[in-house]
Amino acid sequence: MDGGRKVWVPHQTDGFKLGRIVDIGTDSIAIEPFDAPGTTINAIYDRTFPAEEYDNKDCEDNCALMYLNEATLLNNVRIRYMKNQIYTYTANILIAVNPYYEMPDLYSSNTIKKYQGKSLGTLPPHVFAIADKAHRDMKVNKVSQSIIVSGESGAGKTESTKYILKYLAESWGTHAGPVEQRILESNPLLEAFGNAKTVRNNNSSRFGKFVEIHFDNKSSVCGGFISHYLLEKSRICTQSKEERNYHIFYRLCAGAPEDLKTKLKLGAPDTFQYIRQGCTQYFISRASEKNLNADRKSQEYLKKGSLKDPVLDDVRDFNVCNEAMTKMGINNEDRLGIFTIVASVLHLGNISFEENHEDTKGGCMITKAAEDSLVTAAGLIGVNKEELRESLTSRVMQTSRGGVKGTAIKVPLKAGEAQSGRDALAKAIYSKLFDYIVRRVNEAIPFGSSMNYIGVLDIAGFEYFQVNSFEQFCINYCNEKLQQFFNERILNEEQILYEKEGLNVRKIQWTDNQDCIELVETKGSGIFELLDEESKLPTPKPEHFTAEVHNRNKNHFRLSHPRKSKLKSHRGLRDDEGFLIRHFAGAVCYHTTQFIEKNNDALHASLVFLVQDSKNKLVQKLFEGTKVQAGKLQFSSVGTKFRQQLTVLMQKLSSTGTNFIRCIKPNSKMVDHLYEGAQILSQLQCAGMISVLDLMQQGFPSRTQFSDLYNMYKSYLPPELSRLDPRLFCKALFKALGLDDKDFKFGLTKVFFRPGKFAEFDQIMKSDPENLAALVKKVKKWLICSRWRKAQWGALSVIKLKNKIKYRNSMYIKIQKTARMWKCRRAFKPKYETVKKVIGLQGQMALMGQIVSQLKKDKEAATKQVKDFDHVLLENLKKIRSSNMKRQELDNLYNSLTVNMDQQLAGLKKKLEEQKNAEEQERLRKIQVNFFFMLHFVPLR
Ligand SMILES: Nc1ncnc2c1ncn2[C@@H]1O[C@H](COP(=O)(O)OP(=O)(O)OP(=O)(O)O)[C@@H](O)[C@H]1O
Repeated sequence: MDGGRKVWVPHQTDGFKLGRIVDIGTDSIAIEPFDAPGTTINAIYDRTFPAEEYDNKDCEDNCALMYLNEATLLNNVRIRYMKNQIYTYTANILIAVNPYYEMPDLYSSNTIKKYQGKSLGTLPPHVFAIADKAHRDMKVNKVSQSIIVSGESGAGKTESTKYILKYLAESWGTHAGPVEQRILESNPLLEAFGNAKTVRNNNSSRFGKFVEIHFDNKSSVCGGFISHYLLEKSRICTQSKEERNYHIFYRLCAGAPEDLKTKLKLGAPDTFQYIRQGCTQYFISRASEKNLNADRKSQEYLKKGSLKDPVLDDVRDFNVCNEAMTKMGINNEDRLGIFTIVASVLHLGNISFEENHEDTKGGCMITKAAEDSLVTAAGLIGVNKEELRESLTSRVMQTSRGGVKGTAIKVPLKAGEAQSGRDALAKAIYSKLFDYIVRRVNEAIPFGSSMNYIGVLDIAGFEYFQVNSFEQFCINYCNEKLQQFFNERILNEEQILYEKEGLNVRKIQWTDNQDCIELVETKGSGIFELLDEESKLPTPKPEHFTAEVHNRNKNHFRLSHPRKSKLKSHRGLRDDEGFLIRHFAGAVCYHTTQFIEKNNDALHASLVFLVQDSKNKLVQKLFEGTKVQAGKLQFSSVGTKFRQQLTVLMQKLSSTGTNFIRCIKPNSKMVDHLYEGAQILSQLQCAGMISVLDLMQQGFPSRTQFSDLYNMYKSYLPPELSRLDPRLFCKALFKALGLDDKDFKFGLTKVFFRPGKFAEFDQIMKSDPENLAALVKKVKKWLICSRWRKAQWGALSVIKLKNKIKYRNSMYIKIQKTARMWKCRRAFKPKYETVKKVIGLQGQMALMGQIVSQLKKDKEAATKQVKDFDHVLLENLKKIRSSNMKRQELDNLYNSLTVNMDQQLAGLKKKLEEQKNAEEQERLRKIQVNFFFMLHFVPLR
């Protein structure tokens, strides 16, 4: 870094500040910020980043920045946001900054039409462009797609999801056909039951969802399905001061018609324990305010007035939710059932307990003041009031010692235990009601035969607060999994782009977060399993669980004690009160006090029996199939269930093409045009965008279309050079500049630069006129040389080509000759061999002739026989030569000839043998006769 150079230095609130280097030390650099001349900031080298030349110039794709670092990334997103361009790409990832105001025409039907069928990058970045890409990829590659929308609470995930669904429905739906209508209409319903006001977002989704839109073989919408994850249950019973419970509770209190209100015994929000701990004001628009009676308002509301939000209105939204239910086919009776259950949760929360000092067994009782609530709650849940009392204040246990083993006995509960049981019941009822509503929505969406689907995942991003509990642990674990998936996919995409552009570069390596995932999920020592193990103990203790986590994972790089936290508030925690995990996005300290409780979904047996016997059909239905074993410790692991759900989700994601949208919340005030740099930087870090930059650094992070580069520099060069076509123009420049081949690569449509090299190139281009004149001279020289080389190369190539053609010609003939010969041989070889063998047989005829010549008897007949056979051989030779007999036939023929010949030869030999025998006999006879004569007739001397 040179003195006087423009750089970014870290800043506490802005993220980075722009300044100029005034002094370079051994360990740090002194920078004079532009907005505070005369002052200096000292920064370490590693955290000081070069700035782009133009302060106000932005890029639609961060990868096209000259200097690709976290400061320029943050600044590019800022410039665009301030110009009302809320979307920016980083390669194929879309960064979406929440504008916090309705942007005119940004999501209109006209805009939808504009984006249809357009490749990414053709039009300005947009959530529609991602949706369109997903649809195109699905159609072309015939593979289902997913769009992962992530970001912190209030970053705009749900809104983005809605726009994606709108785009898909409007573009490929059957003109507001039932499927897309139902999917879009399910929003108000799911939001009423699953959204709440938090400090970060007035309409915060407290559950994750994966919405699948299914398409038929014509790529038109034909069905849909919604899966949901991790509804935040603790909110049903407690909220912090400025937050609220789920919207439906307030909507029911504010908007229920009088008769329903009376029937469900509803009052102002501050009359209910489960909602009065938090904010009890309604969201009310001016129009609705007039119709709201005072008896529905809380004291806080009466004092402070209503909450304001452009889209929320509890009175109006009650009706919207009601209508949405009707559209989903939920009839009057079912609707009443649902509202009854919601009200029952409120009344259940008002049942309070006190220790019963008269009870010798140390049990508790329901307070006098809560008797009415008990009656109302029992009535609404559809159970007997006394049975509800019994089930809340005692629980059924199975004896294991004394008495008859296995006998059920009632154990009275202490006030605190009864309260936990009541809360567990309320949470179970509400969360099962939410499951039921999602089920009804799914049932209401028609489903044809699906070819592929596009799934949109709207799930909370990486979270860390002052106090982080089991919810943050689960969501951060989920984000670790998604981050691993993200890295793999992004790298893969980058690699595919390199291949498509023909860059021929080596594979990029990256640090995996598998070790962090293993810390949470490994069998035996994983935190989830240790938690389940602890929960199954007779008396589970958070301290013991925490100690186990540390003991079983000693020296694990990702795990540490809270005292090692950077935050003072965490350092106060004892080793057995929490643990610190080094996540990919930063270290998070978890308080483990409530882990065991939050990980257990089970109700104690008496409560389950109670609700299963309910006269309220819906309550009965909600608890259908819930298993209980009286006396046994009831445990149903939330963590294990979530892990299983996540496994299914990850399998789904892995089998689809993936697209990523990273939503960014620009400020905590939830207002438009306010860019809080430091917080945005941390969100970009959590979204893995900085790690994407790190990955890119290994490859060719800066890339520009030839035409863009050409337009950028053509004005600097004389006409004879600017007349060149963009690709040649770029090549000429690079070669003339003598840039190292390793620093850039020419693709088919773009030129790619190694980190920082684009900037270097730019610097040379824009240096002083003298240098430019020399450069132009060099470019011209290079052009002449290259054209001369090209001409030479052309001539040489023609000669080479001619020789090649000649050579090939001769080779073709040779190949033909060889092939023909081979074909002939293959066709004639059996014939040839058989002929040779038959001629061999003819040779043996001489032997037959010899035998015949020795015969004295039947010589003529034998001679004829030999002649005939010779004739047969000749005939067969002719036949073999003239016909197209197969090898098998030829073999058969030859074999029959050999057999024939052998037989004849044997016959002749036999005859000859017989002749010889006869002659021998004759000779012996003659000797005998002579001998006889000699004996009898020769005179004795
Ligand atoms: N594209 C947008 N245009 C206008 N306003 C928006 C846009 N995106 C988000 N908002 C505003 O920001 C608010 C919060 O957005 P949203 O509910 O989508 O956030 P979220 O990330 O889903 O939060 P949570 O995780 O808490 O559910 C919305 O109610 C809306 O007012």
